[in-house]
Amino acid sequence: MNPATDGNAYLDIDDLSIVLKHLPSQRLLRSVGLHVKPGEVRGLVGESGAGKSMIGKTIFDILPRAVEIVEGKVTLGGEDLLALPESARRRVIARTSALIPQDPLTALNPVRRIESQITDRLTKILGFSKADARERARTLLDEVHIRDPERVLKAYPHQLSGGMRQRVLIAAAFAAEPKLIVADEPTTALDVTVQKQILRLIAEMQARHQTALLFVTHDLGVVAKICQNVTVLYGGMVVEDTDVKALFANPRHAYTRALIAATPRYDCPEESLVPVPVAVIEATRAEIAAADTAWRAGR
Ligand SMILES: Nc1ncnc2c1ncn2[C@@H]1O[C@H](COP(=O)(O)OP(=O)(O)OP(=O)(O)O)[C@@H](O)[C@H]1O
Repeated sequence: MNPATDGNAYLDIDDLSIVLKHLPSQRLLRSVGLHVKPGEVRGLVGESGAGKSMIGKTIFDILPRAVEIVEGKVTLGGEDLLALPESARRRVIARTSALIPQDPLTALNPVRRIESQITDRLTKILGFSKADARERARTLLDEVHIRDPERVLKAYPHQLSGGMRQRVLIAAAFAAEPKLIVADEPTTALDVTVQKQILRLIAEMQARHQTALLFVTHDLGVVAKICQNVTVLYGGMVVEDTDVKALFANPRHAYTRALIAATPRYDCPEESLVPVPVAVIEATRAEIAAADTAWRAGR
């Protein structure tokens, strides 16, 4: 299943295939199509190894050296990223896109104060003066409900809790008014109670700024809470691309149906969970093998 290019999307990924350089017949992403419109929240769901991070790394041009893009197109706001020279590509990405990472501690520089970690993007990318950047950073910390912004701006990352650090990173991500934000499992490293607050905060910030948001997660419960549309990946292949209501009411692919049955429901915690059946995995793998055979034959 490979959704067609959407003329209204801000991020357009079409037919993206990535292979291991030393094993070019081995695809890690298989003709992936993914589109996110301005103001849209799209979930990107898949279990570990499905290729979610590979898609994020493609968008930010930080793919590992061991892999290469052999096919496809990635367009950000109409700019064909893969056709641009590296420096121009990096500029487009920096001006238009931001990442909310999984682990707030490793994402922040431990020896720099919070202030410069937020204002850097504003002075370097948007040409803000230091004073204007500081004022904007303060406003952003208000927006992410940090009560004592002056203290936090002066603090080093280790002086803040995990939840506070993630609030700072959310503020930093929205600082330069990006058109696209990729949130890469942004609540995984946090306590359960903090997870809910951070999820609510990301949804609130996205609605206020009307950013296109690609929310990467393995948790369908999170998708149900904050996404409008969803792309389900298995083995580097898109198996489902639909709106969230249809995902739960009428999942198309057997793997998606199995994934839904395997997801705990907060409204019926007593319901027993059904692991994804082996037959579904085998059928999906056969589908992937057939797609790979057709792809190789077409090259
Ligand atoms: N640096 C790398 N070199 C070679 N292969 C890699 C590298 N990083 C990831 N892969 C492979 O690419 C595939 C997709 O991995 P990816 O990290 O994108 O999955 P994921 O869905 O993000 O998983 P997770 O939820 O565990 O982060 C996997 O088969 C993985 O083994």
